[in-house]
Amino acid sequence: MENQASMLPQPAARPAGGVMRALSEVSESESNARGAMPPPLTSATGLKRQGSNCSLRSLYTLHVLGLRLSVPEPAQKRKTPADRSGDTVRPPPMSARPASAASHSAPGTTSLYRSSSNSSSISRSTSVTSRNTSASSYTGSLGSGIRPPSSMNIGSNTVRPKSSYTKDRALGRADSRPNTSLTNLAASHEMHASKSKKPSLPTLRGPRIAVSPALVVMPPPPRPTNMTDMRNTGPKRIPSVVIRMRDKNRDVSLSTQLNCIKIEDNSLEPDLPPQTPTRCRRHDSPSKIPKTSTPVPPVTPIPPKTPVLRHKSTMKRTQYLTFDTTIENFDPDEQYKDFKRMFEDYKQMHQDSMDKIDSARQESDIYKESLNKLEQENSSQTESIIQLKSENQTLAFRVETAENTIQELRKDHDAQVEGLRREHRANLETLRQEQRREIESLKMDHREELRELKQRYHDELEQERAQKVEALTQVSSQGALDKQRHQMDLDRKDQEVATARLEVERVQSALEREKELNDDLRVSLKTAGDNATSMEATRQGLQAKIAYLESDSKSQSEAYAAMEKCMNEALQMAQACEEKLRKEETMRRKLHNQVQELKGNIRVFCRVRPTLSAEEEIARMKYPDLEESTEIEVRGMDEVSSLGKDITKTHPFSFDRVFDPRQTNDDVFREISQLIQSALDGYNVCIFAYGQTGSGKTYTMSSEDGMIPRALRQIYSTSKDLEDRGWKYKMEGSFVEVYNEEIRDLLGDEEKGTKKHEVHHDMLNHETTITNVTTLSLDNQDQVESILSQAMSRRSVAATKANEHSSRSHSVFILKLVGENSVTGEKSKGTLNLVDLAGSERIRNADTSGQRLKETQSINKSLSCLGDVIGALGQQGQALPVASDVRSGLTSSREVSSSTGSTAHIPYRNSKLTYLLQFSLGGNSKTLMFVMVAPEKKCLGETITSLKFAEKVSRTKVGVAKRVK
Ligand SMILES: Nc1ncnc2c1ncn2[C@@H]1O[C@H](COP(=O)(O)OP(=O)(O)OP(=O)(O)O)[C@@H](O)[C@H]1O
Repeated sequence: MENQASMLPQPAARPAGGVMRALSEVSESESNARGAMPPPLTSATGLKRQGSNCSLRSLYTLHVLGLRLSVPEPAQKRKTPADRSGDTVRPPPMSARPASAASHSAPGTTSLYRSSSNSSSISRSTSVTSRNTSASSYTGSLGSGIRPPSSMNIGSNTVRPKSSYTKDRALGRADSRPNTSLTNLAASHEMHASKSKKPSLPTLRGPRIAVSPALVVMPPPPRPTNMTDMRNTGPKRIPSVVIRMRDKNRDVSLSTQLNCIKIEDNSLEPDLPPQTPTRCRRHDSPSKIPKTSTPVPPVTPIPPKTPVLRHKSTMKRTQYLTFDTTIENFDPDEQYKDFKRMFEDYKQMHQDSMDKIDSARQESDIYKESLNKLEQENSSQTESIIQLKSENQTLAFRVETAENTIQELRKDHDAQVEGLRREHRANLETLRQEQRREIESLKMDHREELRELKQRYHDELEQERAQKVEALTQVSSQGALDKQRHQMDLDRKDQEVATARLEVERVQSALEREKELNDDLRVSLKTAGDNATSMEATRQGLQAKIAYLESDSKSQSEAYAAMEKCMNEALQMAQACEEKLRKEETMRRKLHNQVQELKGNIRVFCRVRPTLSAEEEIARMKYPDLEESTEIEVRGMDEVSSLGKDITKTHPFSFDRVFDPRQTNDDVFREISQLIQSALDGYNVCIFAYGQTGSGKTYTMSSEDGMIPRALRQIYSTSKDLEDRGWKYKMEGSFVEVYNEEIRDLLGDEEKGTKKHEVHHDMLNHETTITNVTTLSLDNQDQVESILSQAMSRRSVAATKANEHSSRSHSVFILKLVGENSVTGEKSKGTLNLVDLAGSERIRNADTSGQRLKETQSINKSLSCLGDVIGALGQQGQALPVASDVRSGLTSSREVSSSTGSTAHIPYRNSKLTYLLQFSLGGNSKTLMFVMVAPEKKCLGETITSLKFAEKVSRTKVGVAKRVK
């Protein structure tokens, strides 16, 4: 009692904070709301006002209340879940044991001792609470010393986990056990309002409940009812009850605020196992004792969950006593009843526990039963395994035996196969031998049959051949007869054709004559018409004259005679002029011939072609005679004397004309055009190009604008012009090449190319003919172009076919011109020879053999012969006393030659080329030689040789009058 008395002042000393006031209000409100509570509580406020009339029991109760009020905040005293879980098995402190023992020794004692701080001794009124120190302290903190087990004690939670959770339960037991304040706030409020006699709770506007934003009331951890529960209820499974005050800033009544309190059980929900009928039942009827409501599954029983709602009991304690409660109003009987009820509860709880133990035993029995079953199964399985092992061993033995058997069988089989193979080979060999013998015999038979067949077919063939021969003889004799008859028919037809042709020709000539006659008649008619007109005019004039003469006949007849005389004189004059013109034409031709002779019958032109490649080194050449272009100086190969002096020679050459590289084919042709004219005048003209390969011979002679095309075109056009002066020309052209001393026709058919061509000379008429050579007449311009293109194509074809033998052959274009003047009766017969000689450098090319050697020899021979012929002609000319005659310009060389009867030998026959050109290289012929020069330095040796040869030819000229410088 001293202790209790010493503790009494504590609540008084405490400041009356907001929490206290709120709690008192809550208590007041709850007491007002509690309908089942006895009247003294309803007048608690009145008692508080009286203050002085306090009984000892009331004082005790106040002490208990003071103890509650002095207890610190539950949150501060609350242990961690781990601690609480540990508390369930941890023995209470030693200091608490005596108290606990005391409480046991004196059950039903109403005194409770509780220290405000961590006191060393705690007094408990029930045996259940004595088992859990922390739970009892928590109970004490809430002032539940009156009903610790039912409200806050773990034991109570464990035994009756949901006894105060649901409102139904609380309301259902309201008569024997008051409802808790928190859970039944709303109900009590309603009940309070329903009692019209009771004053209504005034609305609290001033102080609000000074609870932190969330007033958390942590209940003690649930106590496990058995070992399974203890295992399953770890620290994590401790539920927390959170009471939150909503809308704390508003001035509302306390009841309204309490309505807003939410109870959350956050910790339980996530960990709840899947909903089972057990849990549902327990939640739905929390008042039931777990022993009856918790079904145990046969194998894995689910431990019962600890009920959660304990705060109701806790809050219930707060509604009895407050600071304002007076001792007089405190009812010990009520408290006694409460304790009695508590005892009943605990009894019930004990019963429940016993039930649970029974159920646990039942579970254990079930487990044992299942264990026995499992052990039985295990033993049966072991037996079956042993049996299987023995079977396995038996099978392994059998397999081994079977393998041995297979091995033996395989050996037997191999031996059998080997024997069969040997037998098969022997059989095969026998069969082969038999087959060979059969084949041999068959072959023999076959040969015999073949021989017989051959013989038979041979006989038959002979018979048939004899028959055929006989038939053929008959047919051929018949054919000969037919042929003879046909030939006769053919001859007769030929005669008829010839007769018809003659007739046609006769008719044609008659037609032409008729045409001519017709033309003459037309001319006569026209003339007659003209004459008639003129006669008419004359007649009129004569009539006028008659009239005039009639007037003055004498003077008129004199004038007429004078006019007639004048007319006759004019006619005579015209005839004299025509005669003179013809004589002049003859004179011009003579003079032209004389001029050509004065220029020389053999002339040499030198032409230097331009360089073809810029890389080539050029030989040094000079053209000193710029006015007449007749000289060229070629600087020879570089030479240095033994003294180191430059002794390089310069070779001067003089020709009839020198063409430098800038001059074109047109310039060249202008110089030779008069020579071409000589051919029309009846002279033999020969123009040939001489020089090494690549020096420009073909370009000068046979290219598209070379000398041959130009000469042909000029001859054709000049012949046409001369037609006005009575000349009519017949022109025939042929194109041949001399290769290896053989003549080939370049205009003929390819088949004819194999024909032999021989050169024949008509010494009387100075005519040369080539046998079997193709000759094309140039009657019109088209034919001129045709012969040119044909000649060019054949030349190129020949060049391709003969493997470039064009460079190793001499090509000769021969144009024969026969003219006749129908007025004067003059005749002319000239020949133009245009020759493209083979490359001259091959003359010294000794390292050749076979075909090439033959080519080289033939080229060498022909060019050498040409030089010999020209030389002989020169000697012949020098030996003749023609200089004075030439100077007088009256005698031609032919005349001189023939007049002197020179018999000097000219070796024309030594080569095919000179023989072909015999009448073009002497007599009245005019010869022009082009010496072609390549400007490259590498060709310098050949160039100087060619120029020396050409100069020698040039010196053979007859009667050449050199210009005196
Ligand atoms: N005056 C020139 N102007 C331009 N090019 C020229 C001239 N002369 C020759 N050529 C060119 O030089 C090359 C050799 O000329 P060309 O074939 O006429 O020589 P070639 O002496 O006839 O040779 P080959 O003896 O082998 O027939 C040709 O490509 C030709 O076009």
